[in-house]
Amino acid sequence: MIQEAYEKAAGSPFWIQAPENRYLVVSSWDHIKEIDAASEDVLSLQAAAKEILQPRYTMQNFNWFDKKGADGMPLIRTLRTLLTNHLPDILPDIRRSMSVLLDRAQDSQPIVNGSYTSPVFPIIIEAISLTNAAAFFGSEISHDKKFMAAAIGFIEQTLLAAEAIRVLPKAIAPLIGNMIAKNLGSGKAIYDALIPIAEERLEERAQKKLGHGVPEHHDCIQWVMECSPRSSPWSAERIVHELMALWFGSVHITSTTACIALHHLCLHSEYIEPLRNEIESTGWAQFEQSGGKAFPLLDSFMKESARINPVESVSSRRMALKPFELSDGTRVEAGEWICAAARGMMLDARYYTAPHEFQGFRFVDPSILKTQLADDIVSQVQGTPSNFTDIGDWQLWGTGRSACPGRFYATAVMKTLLALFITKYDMQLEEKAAGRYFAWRTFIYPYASTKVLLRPRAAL
Ligand code: HEM
Repeated sequence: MIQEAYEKAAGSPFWIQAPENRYLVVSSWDHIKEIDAASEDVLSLQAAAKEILQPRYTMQNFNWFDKKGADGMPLIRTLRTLLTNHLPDILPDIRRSMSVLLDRAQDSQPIVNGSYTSPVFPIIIEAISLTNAAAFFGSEISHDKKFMAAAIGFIEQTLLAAEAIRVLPKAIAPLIGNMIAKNLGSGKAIYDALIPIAEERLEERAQKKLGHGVPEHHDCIQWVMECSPRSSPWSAERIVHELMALWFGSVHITSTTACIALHHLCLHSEYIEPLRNEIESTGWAQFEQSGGKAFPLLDSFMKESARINPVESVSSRRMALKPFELSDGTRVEAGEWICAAARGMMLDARYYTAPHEFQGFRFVDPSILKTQLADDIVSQVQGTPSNFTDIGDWQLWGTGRSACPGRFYATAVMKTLLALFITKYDMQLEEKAAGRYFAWRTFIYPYASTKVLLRPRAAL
């Protein structure tokens, strides 16, 4: 529906009616820059996120501000700077625990003629969840099976509950919302498990100030606490609420993006050999020291995968807190939404040559390609080289000052997982022609049942 409207609009903004509201969708970089330039008082990402998440009901009565930064921005600094800078330290552990998880999944399956068949999306969700739990909440709790089951369940429960509450008439939303909230067991379980950890960290900080020795922690709970404003330090509740929202917002989108890329690796197996050569000749140590920046061929392959099948068809969502007017005179009123047509732009011949063709090395610097690859693949390259984490040429990560601060972490983690699959297995989709995902609102979700035939390379 959005794609059709995008094509008709031919670069102009257009309206989309959703069940609870209407959205103005822009499809030019000039208009996207105007969205970014608007102040948080006028166009708010946080107010849009609050509407999607309904945190008051889904997150133990979390009263999020409409406006970002009202009580500091410790989370953004934590992700964009501290988590990103720590990637060289944490990537080796991430790789080891993902490798163990893949080996365990393999050991639980019968091998027939050197291969086994397995749904991969649940494995990817487990790998990303484990990784994010260790990075956000600390490695100890990421090994707690009960906690992890609740944390994974929380995402689905929150999605369903928030969807239901969003479409309710405003007058009855609090009543029904509170009834739903009482039954959201997994949210309560993870809140109850995280609060004592956050309280202990606050106590340790107080002890340290008095000169006592305290343990060191390298995780987001610790960094958010340390970055919270001195004038109004965040409480344990505030830290946990923010991290629960982060957990909800980051696990599913990262798992889906990685799963779609894995499907593309199966569908375009001609890329496997050059990718394997790149990973094996570069080596894990160099990749990890680079903080996940190395492996340029894999980086481009992932970018082409997310360009052809982006997890969200719109990006840079903002709710208007005050009326806002674009330079062409199109207006959104307070309470209405504005966003960018991410998918439409990614499949538009104005921005990409042969936009519907999968060209896995489209974004690689030609000098790297020439030294590594055969001529037929080199001839695919067009345009200016770019990276998966770039924000100036596509809308996967949103816009300008609000662009995803977790993108360096997310990219490094997805690369690690995909590189493990590439080096451990030959892969094939069990049913190439079957649907691999479905769309709900503006998102796509991979089918959990899609199976991949995995042939461990050691068994060849
Ligand atoms: C493939 C995975 C991911 C994708 C595609 C993605 C995409 C996005 C997008 C489109 C936005 C909105 C930006 C805007 O509206 O301008 C966003 C915001 C955000 N993302 Fe991500 N994200 C991913 C993974 C992650 C991860 C793993 C983390 C945490 C480590 C994270 C943390 C955040 C936060 C905190 C924001 C809000 C930023 C703000 O309020 O300024 N994301 N992300």
